[in-house]
Amino acid sequence: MAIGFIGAGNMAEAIIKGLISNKVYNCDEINISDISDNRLEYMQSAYSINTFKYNNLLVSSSDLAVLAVKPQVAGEVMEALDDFPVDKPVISIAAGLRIEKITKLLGDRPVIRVMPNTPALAGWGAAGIFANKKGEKHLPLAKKIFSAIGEAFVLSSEDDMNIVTALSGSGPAYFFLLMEEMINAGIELGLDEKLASDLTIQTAIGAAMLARQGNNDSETPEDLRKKVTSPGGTTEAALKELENNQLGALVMLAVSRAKQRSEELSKV
Ligand SMILES: NC(=O)C1=CN([C@@H]2O[C@H](COP(=O)(O)OP(=O)(O)OC[C@H]3O[C@@H](n4cnc5c(N)ncnc54)[C@H](OP(=O)(O)O)[C@@H]3O)[C@@H](O)[C@H]2O)C=CC1
Ligand SMILES: O=C(O)[C@@H]1CCC=N1
Repeated sequence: MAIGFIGAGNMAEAIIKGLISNKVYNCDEINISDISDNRLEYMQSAYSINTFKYNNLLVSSSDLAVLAVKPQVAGEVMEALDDFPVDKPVISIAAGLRIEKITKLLGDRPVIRVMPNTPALAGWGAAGIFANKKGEKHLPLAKKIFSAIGEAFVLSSEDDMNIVTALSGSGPAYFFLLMEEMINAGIELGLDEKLASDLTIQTAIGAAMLARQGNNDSETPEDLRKKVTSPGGTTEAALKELENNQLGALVMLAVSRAKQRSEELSKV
């Protein structure tokens, strides 16, 4: 079984790295195509995988195609895929690209939509997965692929994909922004950049690990927050400022806007 990636960008690389290090596929079973020769040369030298200049040649040499180009070019990429047998499954990771559009352009076939995220690069990804009826029998393989780079969650409705995109697909950027702002605050208040950065990142890792442990022990992030917050103490003073400035409403607004953008991309 050869797997073929159309688009050799960040997400394709993250997935391929996980597949190779977890021995889900051998290097010689992984194919990749891209419009950039430089990118293909890099992928070939870094991972010893098979590279293809043309997407058509890639799919004809693959048993499963992974659509890993930007949603804005996915339509033209699919339109140019000739003679792609309809029994071959497609996995699409493109934000907002609906299964209906994929089957319209590539024929009524097994399709699995996946929304991964960039922590997959470190093996800590979170992915939402949804298959059409024909794709359901390929769900175990899709789960295996995305479990190699983190955790994979099967969704019961394709519509939930827009929420997953807004929450975990884009989510890493929200945490990175918070980290950037905390580092800036540390620097502005007098720490040197390296120390502010080290403390912030270690705190983010610690909080995430604790939240993960809590998730198994029925301890919610709210419970954990309360344990940090001594009455009349420093955390309480900080959290009051965040509450007074409507952090909750702001997060709701940001996630809703991302969901709306995912819906808009569905119409492109
Ligand atoms: N980045 C993220 O956090 C996430 C991204 N996604 C989705 O994953 C998909 C890929 O994203 P990402 O990896 O970040 O994007 P990238 O831009 O890094 O990767 C896409 C790659 O496809 C190449 N490409 C463009 N046109 C073609 C073509 N006609 N044929 C073959 N290759 C082509 C691009 O080349 P060039 O750069 O030269 O145009 C680029 O190398 C997107 O649809 C995105 O919505 C999903 C979850 C998270
Ligand atoms: O920003 C984007 O559109 C993509 C999808 C989720 C994360 N990155």
